Amino acid sequence: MAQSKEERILNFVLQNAVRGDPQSVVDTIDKYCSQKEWAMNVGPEKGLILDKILEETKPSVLLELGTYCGYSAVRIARLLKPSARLLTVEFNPDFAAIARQMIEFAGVQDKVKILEGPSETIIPQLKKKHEVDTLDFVFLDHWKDRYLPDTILLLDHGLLRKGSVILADNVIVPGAPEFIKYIRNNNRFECTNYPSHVEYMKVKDAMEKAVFVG
Ligand SMILES: Cc1ccc(Cc2cc(O)c(O)c(C(=O)NC/C=C/[C@H]3O[C@@H](n4cnc5c(N)ncnc54)[C@H](O)[C@@H]3O)c2)cc1
Ligand SMILES: [Mg+2]
Repeated sequence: MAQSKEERILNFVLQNAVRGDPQSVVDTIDKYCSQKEWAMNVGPEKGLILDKILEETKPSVLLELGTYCGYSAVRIARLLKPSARLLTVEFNPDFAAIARQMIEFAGVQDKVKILEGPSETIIPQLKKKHEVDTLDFVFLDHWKDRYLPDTILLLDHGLLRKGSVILADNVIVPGAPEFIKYIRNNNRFECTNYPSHVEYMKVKDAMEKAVFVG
């Protein structure tokens, strides 16, 4: 059976990155996706914005929606303190399998747990089934029309507390207009826009940070 692009990315990492070194995994994926095959990782430019916001926030309990190949899960986990935990949600079993191997190769499996299934099902289970109280940090990078409904689910299930940070990728391309309209007009969130570019391209994109004021 022909290999998928995601399998080719994983194999390139297994053959070229350093096992147990998350930075080398991140750099190797970026090398492959900028030189050989484009893929929807947050990438190096928006990745630096993500890094900076993580270093400012110092979160302990994190949620990512849209694991894909695990690039941002590894990128996030490499900056977390030993006691911090990242839950990352992915409903495509093939992508989840790739991400699991990527995360284990990078050596961050103790900080990252992949929850396989749709975000709309998993978010309501976080408190009872995954022992979450509230989330310090949420990274939105899944289907863009899910950003708003899933943010409302997080609110409805009491998963945000004063100071919780939501960071959304791709608010220009592909765009998440309903999410942006809602979050910028909701006085319970303080929003900041971070102009950037679509990963590995010159096309303008941006990330949006929304801090919950409680
Ligand atoms: C035409 C075109 C192509 C690419 C771009 C540029 C571009 C640039 C980017 O940074 C992008 O993030 C994207 C993008 O579309 N991302 C969607 C990412 C989905 C992943 O998340 C998974 N997933 C999707 N919904 C759910 C869900 N409910 N529950 C659980 N997992 C979900 C999927 O299984 C995938 O693993 C696109 C712009 C335009
Ligand atoms: Mg993205």
